[in-house]
Amino acid sequence: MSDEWKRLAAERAVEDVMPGMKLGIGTGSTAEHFVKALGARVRDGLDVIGVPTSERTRELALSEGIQLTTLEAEPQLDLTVDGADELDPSLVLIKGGGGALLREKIVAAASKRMIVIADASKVVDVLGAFALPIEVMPFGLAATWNAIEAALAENGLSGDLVLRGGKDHPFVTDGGHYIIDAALGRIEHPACLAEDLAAIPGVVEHGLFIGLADKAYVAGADGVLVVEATAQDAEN
Ligand SMILES: O=C(CO)[C@H](O)[C@H](O)COP(=O)(O)O
Repeated sequence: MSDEWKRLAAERAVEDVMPGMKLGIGTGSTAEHFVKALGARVRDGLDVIGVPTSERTRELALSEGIQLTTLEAEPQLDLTVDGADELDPSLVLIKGGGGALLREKIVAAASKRMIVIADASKVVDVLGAFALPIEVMPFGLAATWNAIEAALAENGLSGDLVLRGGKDHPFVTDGGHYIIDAALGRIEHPACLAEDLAAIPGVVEHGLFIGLADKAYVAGADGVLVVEATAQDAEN
């Protein structure tokens, strides 16, 4: 059912795509439904150009016949559509379960609007049940690890840190970095945590997306619900 809901949310977002738009195209199983639905519209004559947020998405988009570009050629995009691992009612997100959080955040920040597509299981009151992905430089990993633990303690948080893929075969992102997944349980103050993590030199990026999403299409048993970020959310 979850995959069907992902498809419904993705198909709803495709309706927001207008001719001539420059699109940021997300990564993950929900975003893949979006790419397929967008590909169908492109083959029907819709003229858009997209920037993929991962090599995986690039390959799928090309196979769907979607014209692609880069942020170098098109540094400002009209709309990014992407999935999320968790979203709260003010549209703060945890992303990076698929390992693409750095490119996803760069692309979302370069877009006038971001729409999140998700099945209802992703909506939570308080973020943190999903382990927070933190993208780090391989250089100095142990020092960065300690600094992350200190930042978590500073924020009253604790929990297991796990190097994705394990120490022998760490998962490597498209940017050549590692990911530490931090199982924190409840992140009551994501903005404070985001600031402290971003201040650690070996942290390349973290999976808290704050003030980036404008709207979410959340599909579940009641159909597709629309969640809008309020002006106040956007300021926080
Ligand atoms: O952040 C992401 C990839 O880095 C994905 O958007 C997130 O993991 C959701 O994935 P899915 O749509 O497969 O549930």
